[in-house]
This record gives sequence, structure tokens and C-alpha cells, in this order.
Amino acid sequence: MLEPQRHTQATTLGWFPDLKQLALHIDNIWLALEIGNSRLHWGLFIGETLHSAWDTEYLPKSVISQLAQSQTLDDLLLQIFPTPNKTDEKAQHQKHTSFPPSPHLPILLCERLRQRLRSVQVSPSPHPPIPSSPPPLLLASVVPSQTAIWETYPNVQVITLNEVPLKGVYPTFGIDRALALWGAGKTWGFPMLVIDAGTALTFTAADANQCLVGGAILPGLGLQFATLGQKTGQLPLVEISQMASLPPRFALNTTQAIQSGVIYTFLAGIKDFIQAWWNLFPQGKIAIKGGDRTLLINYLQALYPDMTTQLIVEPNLIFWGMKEISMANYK
Ligand SMILES: Nc1ncnc2c1ncn2[C@@H]1O[C@H](COP(=O)(O)OP(=O)(O)O)[C@@H](O)[C@H]1O
Ligand SMILES: CC(C)(COP(=O)(O)O)[C@@H](O)C(=O)NCCC(=O)O
Ligand SMILES: [K+]
Repeated sequence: MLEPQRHTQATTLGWFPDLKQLALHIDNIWLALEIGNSRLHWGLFIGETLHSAWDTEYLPKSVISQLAQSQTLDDLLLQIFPTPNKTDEKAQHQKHTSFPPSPHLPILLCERLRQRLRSVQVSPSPHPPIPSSPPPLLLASVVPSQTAIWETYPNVQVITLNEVPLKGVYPTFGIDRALALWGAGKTWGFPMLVIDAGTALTFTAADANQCLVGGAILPGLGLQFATLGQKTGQLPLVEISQMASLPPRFALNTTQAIQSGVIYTFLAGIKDFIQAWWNLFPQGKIAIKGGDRTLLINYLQALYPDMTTQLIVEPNLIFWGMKEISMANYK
């Protein structure tokens, strides 16, 4: 399987060839926010470089209105990631769930950036300007109630479907699917199929002409377990985290029977879509994203190793799509 280093690692400041060049970009810090049905996905960009990416839970309305008052980037990042005091560090960490990099990384890196910039002479000003009051926020959301809350942020631009140059889309097509497909295709080429293992599992494909072929939507892994737990009289709520390895297919207890039913049909369904895709486009590429991508890839690898080597795993596809759109807007 390909996990391209260039994209999946949070780019460190060292990525910039020299500090003067970095200083030129310091005014060009912007935040990308994708609102999914489970949580928020954040990207911190310096110019065209994705500097870091992380996930948080939905933020309360009160925090969002405070963000609008932020005078500096530090203020803003502190709102998104309140600095935990020593006693409730663990609680804070759990509240602001994230994958690595740590939620504090942007703050630490911004501080490091400031320190380094202070030591660089950049004409005409000895201290290059630090971005003032809320940096631009590029927003893509599939949750209208959340979009409404974030529209109160002063420097927000909500991306709509007509800004994504993908051809042949239908009016109710999800902006997350459009951006992920666009980002993947622009990065690795078309034809492209994106599999998003998020709240919903989605398949979304475009042909060599960058035209939507179509796709499919079904309940994601978490939703499948949750629905069985919630909508039946005597099935327990099974958590994904309880499944340390593939369960026996023919299970002899309830928990494993649920795990087996959900996971084996999930994987078989994905395999079937992949094969159908390759029947249509033998050279078609496939990229996988979403909160359950790692689990999925590990199990796909165990069951169908040959197929898995051809999959591109990339959590930040939507941010590549957003970057393309923002670059096009500036041209
Ligand atoms: N800390 C977490 N919070 C929520 N979901 C998580 C977390 N870690 C892993 N997941 C998995 O991610 C899936 C949701 O995927 P994600 O891409 O975050 O959703 P969305 O983009 O729809 O908000 C869930 O099925 C869950 O199993
Ligand atoms: C299918 C989705 C619910 C997926 O959302 P997610 O699981 O990523 O939160 C979202 O893309 C959406 O609301 N789409 C609109 C319908 C469509 O794409 O046809
Ligand atoms: K998503």
C-alpha cells in the first residue's frame, strides 16, 4: 500500500528552504475546516503547504464566537485547543480527540516559528508581521446546522459545489466527496475512485475527463454497530475498539457474531466495488480516507493482500481539494 510521505506527514517548518522564504509566507496562514458527520477536521496551511492536520469534536457555539474576537493566530489556536492545566490534561486530551499530531502541535509550531522569525532579518521590516486577527477559514461542510454556526466567523469562505471543477455532478452531491475526489485526482491523476470510511462509507469516482462516474453511500462501520445496538431489543452496543483482530467468521457468541457480520460484509463490499471499478477502468486509481481507514486497510491487507498494494491511503484528501480551489481563487 502507498502512504505517500510527502502528504501524510505533517509538514515541518524545516520544509521551507530558508527562513526568509518562510517569512514571506507568514502572512499567508489560513485554516481549512471540513465538517463531517462525526467531527471536525482541521488543516493549518502556510501558503500552499499543509503544515499540520488534526481532528476535534464539534465546538460549542460560545467558543466559535470567541474565535471571531481573536486578535492573533495564537489567540485563535488557543481557543481551538485550550491549553490543558496539569490536573485535567487527560480529560482535555480525550475531549479534543485527535490523531497525531498532537492537538498542541500548531501552537508549539507557531511559537517556534515566531522565535525563529525574530532572529531573521527580512527587509524592509526587521520583524516580519505576524498575522493579525482571525486568519481566513476555508470551510467545507456536510452538516448544515454546523455550517450555520461557523458562518458567524468573520473571515470564513464556505466552499460550494460549483467551485469544484469536477464535471457532471448532481445538485445534492456532498461537498466532501467532491473535494476529496478532486484532491485525489489532481494529486495522483484520473480516473480516480475515492473510498471514504467515515461516518458513512462512500465510493466516489471520476473518469479520465474529470467527470463524475458516480458512487455509493452506506452506513459506515461505527454506524452499523451503533444501529444494531440502538435499534434492537437485545443486541449490545459493540465498539469498534473492542475488535482487536478479525473475529471468527462463524461466531459462537453475540458480540463476535455482530463483529463478523459487520466487518466481513463491509470488507467484501469494498472488494466488490474495487473489482467493479477496475472492470470499468483497468488503470483506475484508488485512494482511501476517513477515520476508519487504518483498520480497514489492515483487514483488507489480511484478506486480499494483492489488491491492497495498489491502494493509496491518504487522510488529507479534502485538504488537497481545498488547496486546489484556494489556489485557483488567487489566480
Ligand atoms: N476520535 C474519534 N472520534 C470519532 N470517530 C473516530 C475517532 N477515531 C476513529 N474514529 C472512527 O472514524 C469514523 C468516523 O470517520 P471520520 O472520517 O472522522 O468521520 P466524518 O468525516 O464523517 O466526521 C468512525 O466510524 C470511528 O470509528
Ligand atoms: C454521504 C455523506 C453523508 C458522507 O458524510 P461523512 O460520512 O463523510 O460525514 C455526505 O457526503 C453527504 O451528505 N452527501 C450528500 C449526498 C450525496 O453525496 O449524494
Ligand atoms: K468525511
